[in-house]
Order: sequence, then structure tokens, then C-alpha cells
Amino acid sequence: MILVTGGAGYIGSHAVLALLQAGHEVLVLDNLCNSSRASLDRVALIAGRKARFIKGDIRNRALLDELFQRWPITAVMHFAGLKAVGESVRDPLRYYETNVAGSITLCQSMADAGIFRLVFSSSATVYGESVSMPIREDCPTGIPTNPYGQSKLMAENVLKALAHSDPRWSIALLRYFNPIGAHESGLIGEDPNGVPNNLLPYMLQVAVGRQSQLSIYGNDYPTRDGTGIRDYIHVVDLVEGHLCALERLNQSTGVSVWNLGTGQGYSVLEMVRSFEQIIGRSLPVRSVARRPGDIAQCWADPSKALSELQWSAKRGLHAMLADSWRWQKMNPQGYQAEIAVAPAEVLAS
Ligand SMILES: NC(=O)c1ccc[n+]([C@@H]2O[C@H](COP(=O)([O-])OP(=O)(O)OC[C@H]3O[C@@H](n4cnc5c(N)ncnc54)[C@H](O)[C@@H]3O)[C@@H](O)[C@H]2O)c1
Ligand SMILES: O=c1ccn([C@@H]2O[C@H](COP(=O)(O)OP(=O)(O)O[C@H]3O[C@H](CO)[C@@H](O)[C@H](O)[C@H]3O)[C@@H](O)[C@H]2O)c(=O)[nH]1
Repeated sequence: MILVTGGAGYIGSHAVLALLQAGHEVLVLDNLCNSSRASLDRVALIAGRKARFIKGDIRNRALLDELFQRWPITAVMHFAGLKAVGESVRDPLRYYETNVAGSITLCQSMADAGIFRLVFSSSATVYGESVSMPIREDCPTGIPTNPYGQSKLMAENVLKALAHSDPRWSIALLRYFNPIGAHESGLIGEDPNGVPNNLLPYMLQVAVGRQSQLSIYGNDYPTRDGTGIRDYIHVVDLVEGHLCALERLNQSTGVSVWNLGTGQGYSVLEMVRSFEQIIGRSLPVRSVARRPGDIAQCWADPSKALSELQWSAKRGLHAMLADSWRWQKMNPQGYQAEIAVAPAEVLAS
């Protein structure tokens, strides 16, 4: 059985689905601070079977000990965490407490239970403003400009020290580039609280009328059209990378770092234009000043994951945007409302 912390969230729910579809038993631990149980109901609908769900916090040591004692857990996929950059500047202690201290509590409980296999959600943010593209895993980590990024780098360093201290540990540090997209059924996807911070969720909400206009942050970057370039990766490809990493943890110990990206960067304007083609109309946009802390460009060299995990991203930009749009159209208010199309129809199509 695999414990999935944060399994009700955006990436976690897609991972739970992939694990169920691969035949694993899954236990989800999530405090639902940024998600709802509806995501797991939808996962069950697609998979035809359920993950077990425990509402609880990764910082609760007694609860973790109880879970590891009660269930035959053999490995942990650790998605639980806080991820809003701006909020992390306003409330750094909460971010360090959840992302760093919460990860430490989880590892302490795992070690006491004799479980040493962990897949950790890290981020390309740990590279900071890297000078050369594409970014390889051996590029030096930078100095993240906000507590969120710092907390990911700190958690990585804790996990590296842990793996070096005890050869029983086998840990995968997966550095995500920019996850977007949704499961092709349109039943699960990203459902941000409040006003979205990230490009894709914001574009989607403009398209369904929940936001009036997309602000393009900066048109004077040293890039091909002046707007920021990122390596967007389909969330289903991303979670497939997790299953490959999990498999690999059975074969070796120590700590390994893998980039999960496509190796292809797109600018904000290219994203907007491609999305407009999919929705068949233009999107209201305006150019505004750069967002503080943003870097000009960032894309991965994903060749290490290919050679060591036999993993590469399969889905291109069109699939990422079309799947995101299907999710948003079917769920204009996210998980709060019933889906606009009957699941049976969707699953049959
Ligand atoms: N989405 C991205 O762009 C991105 C990029 C790089 C890394 N990551 C990392 O991937 C992981 C998953 O991200 P996501 O996009 O699915 O975010 P998400 O907010 O949708 O999912 C995180 C889940 O963790 C849960 N959670 C938060 N604190 C918890 C706690 N103390 N105890 C138990 N559950 C808790 C939330 O309720 C939520 O369901 C996070 O660690 C995030 O930092 C995300
Ligand atoms: O309303 C918006 C939002 C974003 N952007 C631009 O779009 C690009 C992508 O921005 P965003 O979707 O916010 O992603 P990043 O700033 O690259 O950060 C994401 O990707 C990082 C690397 O994985 C993670 O660490 C962060 O948590 C996650 O928010 C950037 O050039 C932004 O300036 C806009 O122009 N308008």
C-alpha cells in the first residue's frame, strides 16, 4: 500500500488515480486545507475503485504513527504542502512549518515504522535564476527569492542529509517544472482557492468569465517575444514520472534527483495564442509590469529521467491546453458544483 500525502490536491489526485490504475492499494492523508474530498470521489469514478482517505495533518506525529502501524504501507508519495509564493512571503512560518517541519515529522514516523521509500514533490524553483538553459540536475541550486522556494530547498537538503546518514533510505527528489493540464475525462483538475496565481488557471477563469482579463507580467524580458518562458508539463505525464520513480526506489538506495519537464519552453504570449486557437476566440489580455521575483526563462533538460527512469513526457502543448479547457468547461466553479456533463457520458466517449 502506498501512502499519498496531499492526495486530494491537484497533482496528488492525479497520482492517486495513476496508482489505482496500476493496481496499487492507496491510502490518502490530507487535511483538505487546499482541496476537497470531491476530487477523490471523482478519482474513484474513473478508476472504478477507491483509495482509503484519512482527513489529517502531516504534522500530527501520533496520527502518522497510527497509520504506519495499522496499514501495510511500503512507500510514501509526499505531495502535502503549501505552494502559494505570495502567501509564503506574508506567512513564512506557516510555510516552513508545513513544508519543512511537516516533512521532517513524516520522515521520523516513517523511520520508526521501518519504511524508507519516499517520493518528494520538489520544484524547479530550487534552481533560482539559472544562467544556462536547459537546466540539468547538477546545476547548482540557487537562492530562491521567497519562503516557498526556500522551504522546498530546505526540505531537499534535509532529505539528502537523511539519505546520507542511513543507507536504508531510498528517496526521489522530483523537481517539477510547470504542471498544467488535467485528466482527459475532465473529471479532475486544478481548482485553486480564490484568485489564481498561476498562468493557466488564470487564463481558464478568464475564458469562463470568472476573471475579466489576463495580465501579462512583463513584455521586456530578454526572450523571443519579451514575455516569460516556462517548461509546461502535462500533469498526467508528471504523475507517470512518479510511478517510474517509485519503481526505481525498489532497486536502489540513497537519494536521486530528477527533473520532470518536457525540455520545451513556451512564452506567455505563445500560451495565450495556442489557448485562443483551442477555445476559438480571443482572450482579453493586457501587458503590465513584471511580477516581482519572476525569472525570465526556465526549462528542463529531462534526459536524466529518460536514461534512468525510462520516462519522458508524451503529451504536447495542445493536449495540455485542451485537457485543461475540458476540465474548466465541465467544472466552471471547480469541485464546488456538480459537473456540467454526466460522468457516464464522458467516460464512455
Ligand atoms: N502545482 C505546481 O505548480 C507545483 C510545482 C512544483 C512543486 N509543487 C509541489 O507539489 C505538491 C502538490 O502540489 P499541488 O499543485 O497538487 O498543490 P495542492 O495545494 O493542490 O495540493 C497539496 C495538498 O496538500 C494538502 N495539505 C497541505 N498542507 C497539509 C498538511 N499539513 N497536512 C496534510 N495535507 C496538507 C492540501 O489540502 C492539498 O490537498 C506540493 O508540495 C507543491 O509544493 C507544485
Ligand atoms: O496571471 C499571470 C500569471 C503568470 N504569468 C506569467 O506566466 C509565467 C508562468 O507563471 P506561473 O504559472 O505563476 O508559474 P511560475 O511563476 O513559473 O511558478 C510555478 O512554477 C514553479 C516551478 O515549478 C513552482 O515552483 C511554483 O510554485 C509555480 O507557481 C510567468 O512568466 C509569469 O510571469 C502572467 O503573465 N500572468
